[in-house]
Amino acid sequence: MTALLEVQGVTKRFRGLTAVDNVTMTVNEGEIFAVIGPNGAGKTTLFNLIAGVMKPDSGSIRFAGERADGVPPHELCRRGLARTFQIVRPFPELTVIENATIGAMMRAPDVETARRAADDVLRKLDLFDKRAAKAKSLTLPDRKRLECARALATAPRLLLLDEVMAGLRPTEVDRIVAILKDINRSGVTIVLIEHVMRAVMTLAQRIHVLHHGATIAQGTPAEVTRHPKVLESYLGAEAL
Ligand SMILES: Nc1ncnc2c1ncn2[C@@H]1O[C@H](COP(=O)(O)OP(=O)(O)OP(=O)(O)O)[C@@H](O)[C@H]1O
Repeated sequence: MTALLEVQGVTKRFRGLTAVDNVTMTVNEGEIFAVIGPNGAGKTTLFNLIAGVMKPDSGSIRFAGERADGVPPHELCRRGLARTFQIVRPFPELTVIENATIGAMMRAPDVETARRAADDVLRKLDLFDKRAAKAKSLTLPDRKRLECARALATAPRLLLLDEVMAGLRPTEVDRIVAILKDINRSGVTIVLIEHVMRAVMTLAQRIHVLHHGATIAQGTPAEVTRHPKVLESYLGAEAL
């Protein structure tokens, strides 16, 4: 197993609050890895640190063997790290294909190549038929998939997905779960933040649980759901 992402003793404070507290985790190439935890546990902050949006106060992050903490997002994207945002934010006035092409432009040598890459990605995300629609006209499930398409169009080795299933109906969750499995099979490593437990349990090979910024458990879905601290502070007995 080759480590693709190595987070080592990372801490981030906002004034008096420790949002991410000495977190260590390793994501292997080819894995689907989930980060879970209650609201305010520090999940999005951890993503911001990994994606270069913020710098950790201490600790280090390595991506594909190279130091990544403090490296700006566009440079990490060029190296093969892409992310979606919890609040979906495709450009509303642009069409679906234009939004995906902008993602592809990060890596493609010219616009024509970017267009073709965008088409391929839209097919994967079940959005090809809607390529001419303005992003603002899409339904929430379509917008969520467009957000994935924009990130995937950058041809990443590692895809960070921030709550791409929030607010979706079960059938839409199943659809995106199947799409993510396909994307992963095509060689993309995935780290997801997700509250939809059913999806986490079917997708993730390993789960990292945060609470008040700190790690309270990590392991396979079966190990994590049995962990007393997880039961107490997060899932609740009834969730199992
Ligand atoms: N830019 C910021 N400035 C100050 N405090 C922040 C900032 N970003 C996050 N926080 C605080 O850090 C803590 C962790 O927030 P974060 O958004 O990382 O949690 P989360 O696990 O992603 O939560 P949720 O599931 O609700 O999205 C929270 O208490 C939050 O209020």
